[in-house]
Amino acid sequence: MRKTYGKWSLTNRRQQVEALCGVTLDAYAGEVFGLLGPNGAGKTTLIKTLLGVVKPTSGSASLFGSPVGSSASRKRVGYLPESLRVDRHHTARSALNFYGRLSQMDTASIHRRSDELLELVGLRGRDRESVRRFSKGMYQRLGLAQALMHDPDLLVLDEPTDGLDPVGRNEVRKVIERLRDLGKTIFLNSHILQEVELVCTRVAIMARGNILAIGPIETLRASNLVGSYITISVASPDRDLDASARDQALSRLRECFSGLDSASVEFSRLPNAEQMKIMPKTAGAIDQHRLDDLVDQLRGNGFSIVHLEFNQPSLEDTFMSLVGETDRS
Ligand SMILES: Nc1ncnc2c1ncn2[C@@H]1O[C@H](COP(=O)(O)OP(=O)(O)OP(=O)(O)O)[C@@H](O)[C@H]1O
Repeated sequence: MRKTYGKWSLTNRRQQVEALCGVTLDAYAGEVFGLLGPNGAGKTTLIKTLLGVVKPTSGSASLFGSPVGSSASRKRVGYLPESLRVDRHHTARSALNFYGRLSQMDTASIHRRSDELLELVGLRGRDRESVRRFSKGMYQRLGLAQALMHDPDLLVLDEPTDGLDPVGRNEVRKVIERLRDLGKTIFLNSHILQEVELVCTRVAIMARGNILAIGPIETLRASNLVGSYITISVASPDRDLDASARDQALSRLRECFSGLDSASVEFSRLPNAEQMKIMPKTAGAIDQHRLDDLVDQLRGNGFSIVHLEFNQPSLEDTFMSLVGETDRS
């Protein structure tokens, strides 16, 4: 799917902005799918095309087998925009009544659904209070409830925790987890990577209108070689050894790593230890089996292991290295 916007420049020239340069993605029913990317990556444009608000310049998208924008697909989608504005004269209950009527629900269904949703989002005892008195977290939970009024299968959330304090974020996250457990499909656009890491099953990382990577978070993290390394420290060869015995010990140490052609190794000397940093050249180059062999070899050569650490890149490391690479190229 591609989307090119036309806009006027300051010098009154017509310009083309490629917001989506050919994006292909599938989100599966029942998953929480995270959309990540820096400002201007094309996330909002992608969401708007899924909602049928923006028409792609070429290509197409479908939701549950129906073209986006069709009434069949709209009925199955609920949307929480980045800045939902509920009129200040409303209470939570009257707001849900209003949104239920917009979805053409009858009065009995609105009552029943409002009760269920107020319970789900934790606003049951506060439903007759003015939203003016609501904290931002409560307001966002009301936003989630409005998006769910017509019982959609897919929920599109645009920065649902933006501007919330840690307590508010935690409350919204719990609701998202409850919805996931109820089998809803959730499409989450968020800048808060730690949050995405906590709730999403799969993610897509976008930059400049392209999808740079897509997949389960664990797979993306494992494929990032930049932040992935293992450090092993062994006790230094005894300082009382004469120089040639010491050199022999150190060359035996280096010998242990010589079979590792799928990784590069940096040697450094700490006050009481020799440290090796092993950096894989390909994803998964150092598996548990190879590491066990290496440890056996080191111990077989008389070295005591004093420290061993796997450094797994975070989603943020992966995001930064992918987006940084696009910026450089
Ligand atoms: N209506 C529009 N007319 C012209 N250009 C637009 C329009 N909407 C978005 N763009 C441009 O398209 C590109 C992608 O914008 P989009 O809002 O989809 O990105 P985003 O990833 O959601 O960014 P942010 O995180 O800042 O919201 C940007 O260069 C933006 O300036």
